[in-house]
Amino acid sequence: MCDNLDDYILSHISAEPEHLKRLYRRTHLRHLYPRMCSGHLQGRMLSMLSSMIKPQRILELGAYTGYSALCLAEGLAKDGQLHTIEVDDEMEDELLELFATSPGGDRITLHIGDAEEIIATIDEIWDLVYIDANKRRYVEYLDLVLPRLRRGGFIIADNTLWDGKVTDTVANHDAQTVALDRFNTYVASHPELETVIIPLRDGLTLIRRK
Ligand SMILES: C[S@@+](CC[C@H](N)C(=O)[O-])C[C@H]1O[C@@H](n2cnc3c(N)ncnc32)[C@H](O)[C@@H]1O
Repeated sequence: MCDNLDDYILSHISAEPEHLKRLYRRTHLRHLYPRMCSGHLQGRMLSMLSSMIKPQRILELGAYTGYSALCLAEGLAKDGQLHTIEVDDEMEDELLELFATSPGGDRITLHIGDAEEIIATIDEIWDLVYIDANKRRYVEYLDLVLPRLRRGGFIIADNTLWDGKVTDTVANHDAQTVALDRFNTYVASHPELETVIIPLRDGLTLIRRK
């Protein structure tokens, strides 16, 4: 998207809450790969989708600096809870501090470890799952969460267009592109799922379990 249009959109959508502005800035000052942080537009989109669903239970795979978890938590139903799983244990202290001091953070439980190992240990039925961890493992994540996603529940998967690389015809794709293309093909033909891809940022796939 051209910068002008980007700026126009950001000045014509709901403002980014102050605590998220600070988190976005801190992420850019302190962390490698700050582009992974959702940011203003995607954050407002996640908040809006969550508010439309009003989930009791949200599962997030891939917390990074916690931006998307706080946005998704904004839409939780009364008494709702969000569980987020992050494999990088160096993030633990920072995430715990963030959730202890941010609006809605008291409704977030952090699990440190590999998503594929932790998913099975959380005894919940999910209304909304946000997949944003290892791009090579999206199909495996989907198969693990689907039996615990309530009928009519939603999955949101990030980065599914992978900078447009999923449309490349080059034979020797990198592993992430191959895996994301496999995921896109898998969900599109899955009999239990309805799927749309929104070309927002790096591609956001919305999936509903029938
Ligand atoms: C794209 S970032 C998440 C960004 C965050 N959801 C946001 O929107 O601000 C991906 C995160 O997934 C984590 N991750 C990668 N592989 C993982 C795994 N196997 N299990 C859990 N987390 C993983 C990475 O350490 C990284 O912090």
